[in-house]
Amino acid sequence: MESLKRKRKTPIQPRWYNQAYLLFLALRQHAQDSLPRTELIEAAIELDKKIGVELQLPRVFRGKTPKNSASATLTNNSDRYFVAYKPEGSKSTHFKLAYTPGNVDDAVTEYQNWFKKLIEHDWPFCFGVPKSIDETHYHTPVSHVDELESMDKELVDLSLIDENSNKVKVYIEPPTASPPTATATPVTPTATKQKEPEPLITLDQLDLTNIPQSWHDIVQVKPSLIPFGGNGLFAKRKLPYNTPIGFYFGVPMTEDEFDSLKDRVGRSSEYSIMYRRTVLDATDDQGQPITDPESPRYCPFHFMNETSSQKTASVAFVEGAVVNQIICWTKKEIEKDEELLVWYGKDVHRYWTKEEEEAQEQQKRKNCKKKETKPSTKSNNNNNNNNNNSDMLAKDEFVIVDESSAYFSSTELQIQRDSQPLNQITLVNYTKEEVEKW
Ligand SMILES: C[S@@+](CC[C@H](N)C(=O)[O-])C[C@H]1O[C@@H](n2cnc3c(N)ncnc32)[C@H](O)[C@@H]1O
Repeated sequence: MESLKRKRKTPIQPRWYNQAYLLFLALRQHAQDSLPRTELIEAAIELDKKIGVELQLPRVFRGKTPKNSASATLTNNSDRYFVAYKPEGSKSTHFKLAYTPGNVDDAVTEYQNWFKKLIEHDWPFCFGVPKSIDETHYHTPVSHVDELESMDKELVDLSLIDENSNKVKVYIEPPTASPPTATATPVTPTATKQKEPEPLITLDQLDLTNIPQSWHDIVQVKPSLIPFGGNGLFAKRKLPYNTPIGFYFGVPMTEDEFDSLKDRVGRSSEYSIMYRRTVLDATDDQGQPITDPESPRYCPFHFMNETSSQKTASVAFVEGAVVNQIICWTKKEIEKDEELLVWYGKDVHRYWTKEEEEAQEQQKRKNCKKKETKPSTKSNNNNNNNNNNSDMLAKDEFVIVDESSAYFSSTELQIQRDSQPLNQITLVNYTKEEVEKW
């Protein structure tokens, strides 16, 4: 009885009822979707009072200085909901929404712009092959260079692109054995560790004849090699390690909107991904994946299946510095025709592992019937092998926390780049160490 009473006293706070979201709602309700700081704060506090009374919830802006906490939430902007700016002639900072929720056209336009920039600006550096390997000890990754294929791939690092100078920073650590050519000057271990100096390779030093011009040149969707895995994504050519190969497209929605409009509609939860607290919805009105390659919403990366552990993934979902941008980034060199596999994150409902277990069980039962004469130890061994696999997929590692975790989350992979300017893809220069941690 006692505990029941206590439970009643504490109303359940909906997930969306938080400071950032109230500021978001206040801004959204405003005709221009833009307000000066003080007006926005006041509007959010008013909204909080109204909702608090209607739903009988404790206020989110509480304490002695609710305005200060609202202001701090705005400045912090950890969900990337807002863009601060000063309109011409105004002295006060205004805020507008970083995106319009549910706006398909805007989302498609952004996605196409990102891809255009990725292809035109980044891919020449990522897929270009150095014209000569003798002039310098600096090379693009071994994966790019046939002549170097015998070298130890682990020794090579690529630190991607210097946006300002339009040059790619690449270096190779000294081989443990003798250097590959007499003219080569290996970087000393100390210099390599400090990554100084990092000579730059310019575009004119790269052979650019075989740079992919669209995602069609690098990946294709076809039946997965994973049993019961539906379709999967495969490399059409060798993909270098540490390379941004595309983006996971989705129409941004607030969690609240997704919950009310799309969650449990078709397969929307299976294809949607999180950018901070925004859901990127990757399905049509019926919650089905977009399978027509001609559709502007088609995204081949929606068809990447999951590997059995984070370690074995060949691709990582990486949070871009641009709002709602999830970058698909290679974690290893991927061979032509290899299936690209990603790790969806921790809080995912992996219903398919159950299906797979059941199918395996059925198969085992069938096998047992067929092989009744075989000694039982043999079939036990088989069981163990199978279980090892499904254990990795199904048990402790994956906890279904609540319904909200039905879509997969990039938060595991979040690498904050708040100090970087917005609106560039190439600003995210991940190091080899960072990539390996994903
Ligand atoms: C983002 S989709 C991937 C593309 C999907 N295979 C398709 O054919 O459209 C996620 C869904 O793929 C399937 N899937 C992903 N990884 C899997 C795996 N390792 N084994 C079985 N099914 C998998 C599950 O049905 C999951 O809900």
